[in-house]
Amino acid sequence: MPRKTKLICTLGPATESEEMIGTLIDAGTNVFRLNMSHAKHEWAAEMTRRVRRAAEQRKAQIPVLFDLTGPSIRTGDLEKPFELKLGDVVEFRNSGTAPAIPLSTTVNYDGLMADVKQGNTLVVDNGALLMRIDSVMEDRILCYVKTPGTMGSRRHINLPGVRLNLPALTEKDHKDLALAVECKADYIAGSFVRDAAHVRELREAMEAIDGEAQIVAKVEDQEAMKNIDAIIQEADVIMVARGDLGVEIDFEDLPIVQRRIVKRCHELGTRVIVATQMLESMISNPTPTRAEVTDVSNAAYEEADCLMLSGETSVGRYPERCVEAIVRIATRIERSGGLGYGHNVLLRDERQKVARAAVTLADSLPEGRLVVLTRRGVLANHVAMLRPKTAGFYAFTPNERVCRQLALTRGITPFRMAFATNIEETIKRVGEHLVAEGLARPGTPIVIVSDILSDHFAANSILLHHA
Ligand SMILES: Nc1ncnc2c1ncn2[C@@H]1O[C@H](COP(=O)(O)OP(=O)(O)O)[C@@H](O)[C@H]1O
Ligand SMILES: C=C(OP(=O)(O)O)C(=O)O
Repeated sequence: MPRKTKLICTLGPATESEEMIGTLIDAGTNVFRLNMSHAKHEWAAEMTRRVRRAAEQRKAQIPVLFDLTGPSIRTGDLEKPFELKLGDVVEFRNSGTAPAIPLSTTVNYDGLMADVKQGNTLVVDNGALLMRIDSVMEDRILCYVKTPGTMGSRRHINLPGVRLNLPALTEKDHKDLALAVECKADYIAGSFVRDAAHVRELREAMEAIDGEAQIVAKVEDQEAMKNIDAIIQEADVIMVARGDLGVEIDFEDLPIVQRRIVKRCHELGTRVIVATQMLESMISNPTPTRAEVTDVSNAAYEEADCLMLSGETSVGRYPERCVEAIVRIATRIERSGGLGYGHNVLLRDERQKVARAAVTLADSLPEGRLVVLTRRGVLANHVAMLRPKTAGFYAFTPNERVCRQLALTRGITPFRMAFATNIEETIKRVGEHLVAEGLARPGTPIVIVSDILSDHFAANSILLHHA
């Protein structure tokens, strides 16, 4: 049975060659992510070209996800990292301000000083360093180092519980968005999404410049959790961005919050990615820790659509081994079954009810295959959310971008195919294609679900055909 849980790999200096991108695709990567907090424009454009070429050579459907920085703050560019000791004082200053002490860095948000108060906790690098804000001035703050450690360039800064008055989309985000659209990004992720309006703003800004990407909303703080239902309903995909989320909420709440989000995504029919620190130790080690194996296995057991690697593949020593590890762990847990939230999907319209009936039929047929004919991918995603158990689940679409986008969805193997003007011909092509690909034998039962069978015939339908 092919692996159902999909995998996103972040590209970075360790994986930028076209050869390495090809290697990661061969190992099982389904989606590549470019983190615009680090990526320069020319580099991101070049990476997109490399991914497209490597995918084309392999006839693989590989979407590219541009991840925008959003209203998040980071340390500036340091000449070399600071080695901080307990009790050191670090200065965070505005971009135009000169350093007053040696341990000083800029932050990418000049409004920070107005948003924080003395006594607030400041967390750097996803929890690697804890500081207390001791003094707040107009153009700088001074922080007392509570835990020793190294502080590098462009590290995350979190202020748990503090609302930053940054706009949903910063000037930088607008520039990065324009690049993403120019590169025909398949997915665009908004960081620190706080409410549904934020998702809408991103989508509208993208559509205003003719972008056709789908929108990923990264849930990373308490405010997003308050508005979680509305965000899930507005976004195409949710990302449980555990790096920031694990700092912004109490860490013991993280597994509960992750499961709540995954469950709610199922109920409301939105795809979900579980991200960050899945195999963190493999940045420098060739094998995962037991805790990491268990964590990856848990996310696959929860039947998330996609897992995501960040530093593991962008800067790590063992990117290929990381992909292999995810593939092994996910495939293994899938053999023993999943959490079954597919049963919780709320069937809100007739189309979704037809999808349920098709999944029930396909699951009941030994050796049955499930096929969705889809133009925009909407029906395919509905069907996938019901978590079919068939040995094969395929989406056929005439649309190139939709075909790539569907590669992120759990369980789906997408194929690009023109629909014929008559239904019999389309069905025949589907059967022949699956047989030619070795995915079905002559006679294999194929359940085909569609809301459009040809250019001239729209109807919700379930067909049982034999290859
Ligand atoms: N395009 C890039 N260029 C340089 N370094 C990168 C790039 N992408 C990612 N990295 C590095 O990989 C680390 C982990 O990746 P990621 O989780 O995407 O970043 P972050 O945690 O900083 O948001 C980053 O902190 C950064 O050091
Ligand atoms: C994916 C995340 O966001 P970022 O890229 O900002 O690390 C995260 O916080 O888990």
